[in-house]
Amino acid sequence: MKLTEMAYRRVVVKLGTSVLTSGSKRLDKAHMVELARQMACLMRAGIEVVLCTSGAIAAGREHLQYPVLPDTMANKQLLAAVGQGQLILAWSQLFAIYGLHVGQLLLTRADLHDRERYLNARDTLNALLAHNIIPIINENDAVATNEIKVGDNDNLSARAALLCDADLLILLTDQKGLFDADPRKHPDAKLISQVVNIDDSLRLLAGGSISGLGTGGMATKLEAADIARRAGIEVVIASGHHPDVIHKAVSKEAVGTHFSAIENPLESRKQWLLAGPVTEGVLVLDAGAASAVTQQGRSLLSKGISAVKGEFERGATLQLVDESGKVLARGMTRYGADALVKIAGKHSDEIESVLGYDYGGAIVHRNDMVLL
Ligand SMILES: Nc1ncnc2c1ncn2[C@@H]1O[C@H](COP(=O)(O)OP(=O)(O)O)[C@@H](O)[C@H]1O
Ligand SMILES: N[C@@H](CCC(=O)OP(=O)(O)O)C(=O)O
Repeated sequence: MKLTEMAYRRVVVKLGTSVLTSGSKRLDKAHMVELARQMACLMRAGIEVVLCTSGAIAAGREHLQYPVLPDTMANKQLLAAVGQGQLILAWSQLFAIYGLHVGQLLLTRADLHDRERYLNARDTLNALLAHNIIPIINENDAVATNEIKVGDNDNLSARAALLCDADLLILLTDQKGLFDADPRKHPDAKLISQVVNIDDSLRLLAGGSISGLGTGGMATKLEAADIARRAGIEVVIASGHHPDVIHKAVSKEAVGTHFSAIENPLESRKQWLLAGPVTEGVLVLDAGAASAVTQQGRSLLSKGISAVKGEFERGATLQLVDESGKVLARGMTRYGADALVKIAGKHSDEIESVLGYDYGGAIVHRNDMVLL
């Protein structure tokens, strides 16, 4: 199939540190140019590419000649601050070979948390692509503290895919795809070539990163795949060193692990709810409310809340869990924590008399809720 006949219009390619360094301690520019060639080829065929690149910390270590530093947050930020410049310089030089400009977006979770900033970032991505410029995204590691960071580029790339309304997310790594066990520990593990549903049994197969290069391993790649496919985006996890891997993934050739998108994707605001805000608290639902919310698509009423955890204001995004602690949904609350503590377990009719005001019976309205 020719690239111009492809179903995909916009693709996010995520390159892990493991791919960019080819397992070494330095950026493998020879391989990066090959990846740039494949992406440039897509752009030429009219398929827009957004690159989500890791490697800032590795590039910083290389540039500073492998300093011996204690493993602290500040030192990682130092390495990222040095390395991000080197990384974007490398990419801009490599894409220039193919006559392409690049534009850098350094994001943190805080940029996605606020819907207005989220929409701003989306406008920037669209503007770059409209001018045939490749957006290059990384986390703004140099300023991101634990509270405001996404934390790993798998999740960041899924959020970028939602942000720019991509139709394919390609996660390239040092393994051929998702295996039924970590191939580093189980050499006889088998590649899973197709995934139609991400459930707890699949999550159990996906381990962390043990190479010392990447962050999160397959576990974060599965989280990313789950977010993307709920938004109607297909996902491929494959080896960044497989010949012509990007071209093959976009051509729908069998490569790595393919995740189908779900058929009725979430609408845009719910996509943001799923991927944008950090949750600030937890509502524990009794059995009746858990069933009403998950089985019948109902809003959450005060009567069904058995506990409230955390300090939060009205408008915060919360986790909704059942009494065993299983996360059922995330959603935006119409009442702050102080009020909820007073009305939890009470009938909707009592809200006004208990609080002296009433924002309505729905504590988390079903339009402000995403089931997980
Ligand atoms: N079920 C699995 N299938 C494949 N790889 C797995 C699995 N579980 C854990 N892994 C680990 O995930 C690693 C890839 O993730 P990571 O090290 O974070 O790389 P990257 O830099 O590409 O994000 C692999 O090297 C592998 O050891
Ligand atoms: N933002 C960090 C990478 C974080 C990360 O998730 O790394 P990886 O697992 O290699 O994709 C960096 O540029 O070094």
